[in-house]
Amino acid sequence: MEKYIYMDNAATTPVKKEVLEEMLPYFSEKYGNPSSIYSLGSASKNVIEVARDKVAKTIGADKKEIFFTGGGSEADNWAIKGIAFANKSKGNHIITSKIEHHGILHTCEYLEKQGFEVTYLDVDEYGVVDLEQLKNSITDKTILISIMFANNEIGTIQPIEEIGKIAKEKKVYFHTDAVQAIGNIRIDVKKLNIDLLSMSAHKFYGPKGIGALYIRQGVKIDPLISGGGQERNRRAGTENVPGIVGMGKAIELAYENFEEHNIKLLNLRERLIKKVMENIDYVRLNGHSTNRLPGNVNLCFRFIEGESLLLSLDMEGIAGSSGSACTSGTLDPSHVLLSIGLPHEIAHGSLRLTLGDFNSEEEVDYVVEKLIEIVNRLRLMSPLYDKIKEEK
Ligand SMILES: Cc1ncc(COP(=O)(O)O)c(C=O)c1O
Ligand code: FES
Repeated sequence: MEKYIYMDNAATTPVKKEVLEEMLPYFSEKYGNPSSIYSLGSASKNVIEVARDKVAKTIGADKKEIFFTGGGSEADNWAIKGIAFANKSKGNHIITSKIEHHGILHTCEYLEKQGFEVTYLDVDEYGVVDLEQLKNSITDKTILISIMFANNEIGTIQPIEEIGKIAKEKKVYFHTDAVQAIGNIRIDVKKLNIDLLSMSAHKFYGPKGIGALYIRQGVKIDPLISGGGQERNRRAGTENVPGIVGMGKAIELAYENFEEHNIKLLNLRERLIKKVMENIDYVRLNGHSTNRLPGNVNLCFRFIEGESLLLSLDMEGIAGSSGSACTSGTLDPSHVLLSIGLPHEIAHGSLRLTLGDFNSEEEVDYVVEKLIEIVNRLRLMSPLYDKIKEEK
């Protein structure tokens, strides 16, 4: 393919060259097991601690509070199940939202089968959780509030500071899935009263299959994976040394270049939204207009199937994603788009384009140009669109 434009950076990002270079020696010549006492082993142990320090510093935590995991989903599972099982003598109630990632939602559903009770908070039309409903849902049985920092589909950023205050006041643990936020938002876990936070390296130009859970010192939590004594007896399994090194480097780079990255993405995002709105009718922007991730654009095109749009874009060498679950082999539209009140038929026409460090203004212009062509072509085949035009 001549030209390939990748605008699915919320799904994953490429590993940056500098990150890969730091990782490479830990696959081959520096292969020691961190638990071994000879120098080859302790060299691996040392680099893990260096990476842990980098991750901790970025979010204002102590390095003793960072535990490496096999990615964001594991961190989410650990936070929810670990808190639930360790605190069940205090209560069995968990509060989350309807628009969480499935790493949270499916874990909560699993816990419901184990006798826990879960409240799924509503969100408004922009995808923001209802703080009044949150306050009213807390009972003396509530042990955990888990609300994502920013949504992966529509990019909406939640009022994390307010939620942290409420949780602290009510003495309930507060977990946030910050998988989409790390690298895009500055986070200080102490200022925000966050007790647990999930992250995943492949969303900020690090490798896949490595993440971390921040656990504030003093939080009562069970392990998720039992076995050896790694991660101070809290997460068993020989450490993914190259992955950890890569995650450390990637998070360091993300915050070194934070302003530049943010300004660039905001500019690209606004350019894309403006051009689409100016050139295509019957389109709506999903999510909040300003309180959203800098690289997230989520649009619904009426009278069009998101799936056809994606396939047509792919044929032009453009990678995006659809909010509908069509692409994942089921016919359910996105739970996030339905939760913000979109009717099924509109939710079906959604397209998510997520910008990253490697996109350019020229790419945005090219994508808009192709989108105009594709949307016009697909609508020509839509009987509903014909009807609307006749009525006009
Ligand atoms: C908000 C959110 N949480 C969790 C995950 C899961 O992370 P991982 O792919 O590292 O398991 C993702 C990634 O898709 C995500 O966007
Ligand atoms: S988007 Fe095609 S059936 Fe849902």
